[in-house]
Amino acid sequence: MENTDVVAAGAAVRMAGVHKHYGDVPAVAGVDLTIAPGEVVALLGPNGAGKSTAVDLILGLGDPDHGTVSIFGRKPGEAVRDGLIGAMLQNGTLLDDLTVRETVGLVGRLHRRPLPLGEALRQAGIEDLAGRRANKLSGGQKQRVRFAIALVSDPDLLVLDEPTAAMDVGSRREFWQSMYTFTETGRTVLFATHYLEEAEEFADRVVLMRAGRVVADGSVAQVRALAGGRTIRAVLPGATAQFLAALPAVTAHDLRGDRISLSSTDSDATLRALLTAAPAAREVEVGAVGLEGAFLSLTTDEPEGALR
Ligand SMILES: Nc1ncnc2c1ncn2[C@@H]1O[C@H](COP(=O)(O)OP(=O)(O)OP(=O)(O)O)[C@@H](O)[C@H]1O
Repeated sequence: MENTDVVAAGAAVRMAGVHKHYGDVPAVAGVDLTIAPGEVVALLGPNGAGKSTAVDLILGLGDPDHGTVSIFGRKPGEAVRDGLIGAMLQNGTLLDDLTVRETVGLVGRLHRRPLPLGEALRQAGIEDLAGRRANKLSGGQKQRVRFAIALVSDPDLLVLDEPTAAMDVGSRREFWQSMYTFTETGRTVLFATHYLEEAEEFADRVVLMRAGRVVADGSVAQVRALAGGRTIRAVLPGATAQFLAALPAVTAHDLRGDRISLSSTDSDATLRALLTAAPAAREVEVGAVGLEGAFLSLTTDEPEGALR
């Protein structure tokens, strides 16, 4: 058995060769993705990349045209019925006339082993809103109610489609604090987001989609490295292009007068070699390629499939 098969056998999410078309549009075009229990995974990609379609397939809201999707070894529909998945979708409707307590309680009663209502409200940070009707809630507060609805089945896997879209900075921070509490118990989270800093801060792993495919998959550091790692700048009199190109882990170099600029996939190794071979180097600066830089380069510049 290959390593990946071992993981797949106990996987929280397993997508194998998944395709989904809407008419002529290949919304998901051959996705293989395995998420192990306990991972917190961010799903990133530009508009139309196929994130929501992938999330829908994981939640059993649609069937793939080809390939298979399984959640803890079961069909998505079964996993949802058994309360293994909690979902928070972008526009989940709330009934205006019900209070927060009634809304979350109603959903809880649909499940076999729901969390106590007070506990779901506490975990979502909305105990103080329990008596408020949905039509009196702000956009960010509504999102927290949707979060409580996702939590109330006490799921092993939480799937969140842009969970903080309507929240201000303070609410987002509180939301992620609640999420930490959830993940500390070893449960699995998959969230789609447009906020790269959220992926950077909260995810163990980043899956980048473009045009229905996964174009990068790894830790934040690995995804950054795929896009060129770090840049090193310095002043080095007498530097030659040949010398710069021979330094370890250098993927690109630039020389203007005595100013050098290097792109490196391992800036520690490059810097060590540079300073050993050329101790006269001064004004050395190392800059990180942010996830944003990686995102742009991986979703716009490269030919499809080149980065896997
Ligand atoms: N119900 C549908 N009918 C027809 N086309 C659809 C439907 N849902 C999605 N699509 C198309 O499938 C592609 C993928 O859409 P999807 O919503 O999965 O992307 P996304 O990455 O979630 O985008 P966004 O970041 O804008 O939410 C897009 O080209 C979209 O127009």
